[in-house]
Order: sequence, then C-alpha cells, then structure tokens
Amino acid sequence: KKLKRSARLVEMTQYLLNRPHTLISLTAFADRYQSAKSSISEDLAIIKEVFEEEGLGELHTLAGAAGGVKYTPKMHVEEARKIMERVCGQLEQPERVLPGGYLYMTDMLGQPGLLADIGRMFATAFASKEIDVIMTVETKGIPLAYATAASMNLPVVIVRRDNKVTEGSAVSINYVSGSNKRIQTMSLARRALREQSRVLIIDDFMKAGGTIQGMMDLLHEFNAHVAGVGVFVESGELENEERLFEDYVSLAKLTAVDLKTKQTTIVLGNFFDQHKADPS
Ligand SMILES: O=P(O)(O)OC[C@H]1C[C@H](OP(=O)(O)OP(=O)(O)O)[C@H](O)[C@@H]1O
Repeated sequence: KKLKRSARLVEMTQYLLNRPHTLISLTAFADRYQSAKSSISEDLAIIKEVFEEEGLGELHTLAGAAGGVKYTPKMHVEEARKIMERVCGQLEQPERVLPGGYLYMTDMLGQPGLLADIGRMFATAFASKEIDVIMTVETKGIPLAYATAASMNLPVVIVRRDNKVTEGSAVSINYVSGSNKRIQTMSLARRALREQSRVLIIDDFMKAGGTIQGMMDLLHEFNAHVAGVGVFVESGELENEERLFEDYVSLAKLTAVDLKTKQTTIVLGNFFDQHKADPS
C-alpha cells in the first residue's frame, strides 16, 4: 500500500541504514514507494540533512542514469570520543593486565553494541579509501573485522594460524608476534583473495606490530594491496621509528603498564588526532 510521506521517510531511512555503501537508484525507490522521483528526491534531501546534522553518516547522491544515492556511515568525532573515553576507563581496570603487557579485552569483543560502534568508527576512518575486503587473523580480531565489514558492506577474509586441509592449497608465511618474539605461521587459502584486492587490515591489539606486518607480507604474496590498517588498541611500547610501519589508525593506546602494581594508562588513539584536522 502507498505510504504517506512521514511513513515513507521512516521506511526509507531504515532501508538506507541497512544498506551502507550501496548505490540505490531513484527509480528503485520510486518503484518501491510508488512515488514520483521528484518526491523521492525531496525525501532524500530531508534524510540527508538529518543524517549529517545528527552524525548518522552521509548521503551521497550520484547524478545521471546510473545514478542514485549511497549511504556512508560516519560517526561524529565527539560521539566517538565519548565512547572511547568510557572504553579507555574500562580498559584501565587492573584485573585486565596480563603477563607480557597484554590486556584482557575479550569481554568487550563480545558486546554487539560496542562492536557496532567500533565498526562505525573504522568505517569513518576509512570512508574515503577504496577497499574491496576486510582482513584479520584469527582469533580476537574476527569480531572487529565483521563489525567493520558490516558498516562498510564489505566481505571478510580470515587468516589462519595454521594450514587447514579443508581450505585447499594455501600460502603460508612465518612472522614474529609479541615482545616474547615467538615465531608463528600465518596461512591463507589461495581461493580466499583475488590478485590486486585492496585490503583493510583490522586487529584487536597491536603490540610489536609483527602480526600486522605478517598480514602485509601475506598480501604481498597474493599481489594484493594494503588499503589501510585499523587496530582497536595499540601498545605504545614501540615508538614509530621502531615499528615496521607507520600508517595505521588506532582507537585507543596503552601508554604505560606496570606489571607489579597493575596500573595502566590508556589514552585515545590516533583516530582522534587524525580527526583534529578533519572535524567533519
Ligand atoms: O603486534 P604483535 O606483537 O604481533 O601482537 C599483537 C597480536 C597478538 C594477539 O594475538 P594472539 O593472542 O597471539 O592470538 P589470538 O588473536 O588468536 O588470541 C593480538 O590479537 C594480536 O593479533
């Protein structure tokens, strides 16, 4: 049945929010709501204005016959800051300190609401990049990769720690993870990633950076490209010059950990520095 305008606006909003980074033609909307394209254009202008004012994201209209509208999730940096300041406070709980300067975060990686927020933050940070696929290594990075993928409507590729016969021929590389310098193997099935894919690497924690570097080496073996790197928490133990790469986005940073007193200091990550320059 034909909806009246206010109902149509609600339904269209929900339709768009559920289809991030998806181009929807005006014709498709006009058919769906049995309305004139001019009415649909007016509706989209209203939604666009509210989205941008309320920090729900951006509505890009692409003109022309193959045109339409695409919803890009974006979170206002102030909303992100509120969320991450709360998270940093929680991460500083002494009982989270683990041997080797790691933090227990698995409870957070099990909270769908927080994961959705993290996904929107990474989607904000990488909104302007051309990305084909989200990649992480098992295990703790998996929920973050899916949350980011859902926000960007992209597929996920999971790198394994060992080679599984159930995945066919695979490429494996060795890498060093953690400050205790343990050699590990990373493996990805040949069928899992096309050449020239532009890959966004996501992980939960970056300490010495060996795991991220390992995924970069693996992408090199696939002739794929690193479109970006996003980590939930980085450990500030290595200053940039020691780290194997500089270009990454972090949402939080562990700047000090005292294993004896279990006192830690967690501050906002460089996602927030970056946004000083870009207040959008
Ligand atoms: O920067 P690095 O020094 O390489 O350390 C960061 C690694 C280590 C840890 O993974 P693990 O706890 O080893 O594995 P899992 O994610 O399966 O728990 C974390 O999830 C990152 O992937």
